[in-house]
Amino acid sequence: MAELVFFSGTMDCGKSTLALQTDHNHRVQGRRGLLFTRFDRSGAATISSRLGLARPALEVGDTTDLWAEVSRRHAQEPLDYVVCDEAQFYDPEQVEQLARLVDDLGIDVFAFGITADFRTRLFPGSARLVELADRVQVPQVEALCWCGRRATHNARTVDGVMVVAGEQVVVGDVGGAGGGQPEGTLDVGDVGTVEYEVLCRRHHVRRQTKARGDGPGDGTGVVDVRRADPAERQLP
Ligand SMILES: Nc1ncnc2c1ncn2[C@@H]1O[C@H](COP(=O)(O)OP(=O)(O)O)[C@@H](O)[C@H]1O
Ligand SMILES: Cc1cn([C@H]2C[C@H](O)[C@@H](COP(=O)(O)O)O2)c(=O)[nH]c1=O
Repeated sequence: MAELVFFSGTMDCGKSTLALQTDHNHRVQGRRGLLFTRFDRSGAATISSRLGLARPALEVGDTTDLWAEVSRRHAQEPLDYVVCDEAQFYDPEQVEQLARLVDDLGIDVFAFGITADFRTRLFPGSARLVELADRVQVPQVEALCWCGRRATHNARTVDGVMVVAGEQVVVGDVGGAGGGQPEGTLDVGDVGTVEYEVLCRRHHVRRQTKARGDGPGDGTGVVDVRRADPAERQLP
């Protein structure tokens, strides 16, 4: 029985890797599929994983009718599955089209995306996926907050400072782990340099990013849990 499955987690938890692995596993068993994405970080119509894998995909645009696009191709040569990356950026109507592909054509749909934005608000596409999916799955690999807890939320920083207001969609990457100019930095002109960082809820609420958590006297009155109580880090 075909399914609509939504694999959802924070940024940098391995969703695109899993999307490519899913495609690979189905393809090597002789199943036919299509790959879709929207606004991939690479800037191309590609599903790209930070592990270095990448495959070309079809770009979903504002007006793409996924039902029409997939059913047309399916009529020419039957399709078994569709992989949809960056699904948080899809329009709710496009998510409904994906559900119809499952129900009316028996095509499996594997959608991958972050659930919530940097303000902890649901993306409309993700909200519709949660509402319609047969299953919502959390990828096995956990992204970690700087404190060692599981990262559950996405933070946006502009010029290194965490922000909680702004445009919902700003394509970008998480900063590099080392010093110097971090990888994934996106300069968006007037706005400043935008980066993302994954945090546990506690540190998202307190607006404590890695840089602020490290810094003494950050003005929040929050104790740095790494120094105050190592047990709280919940590292093994
Ligand atoms: N150099 C590396 N060595 C091993 N694993 C890495 C490396 N760089 C990234 N990763 C893994 O890749 C994951 C990110 O995968 P990716 O599919 O790009 O994430 P997502 O699509 O969820 O943003 C990281 O959580 C980490 O586990
Ligand atoms: C939190 C958040 C993220 N984005 C963008 C940033 C990236 O381009 C993608 C997520 O990609 P990933 O493969 O899951 O790392 O989403 C955004 O536009 N707005 C946000 O609030």
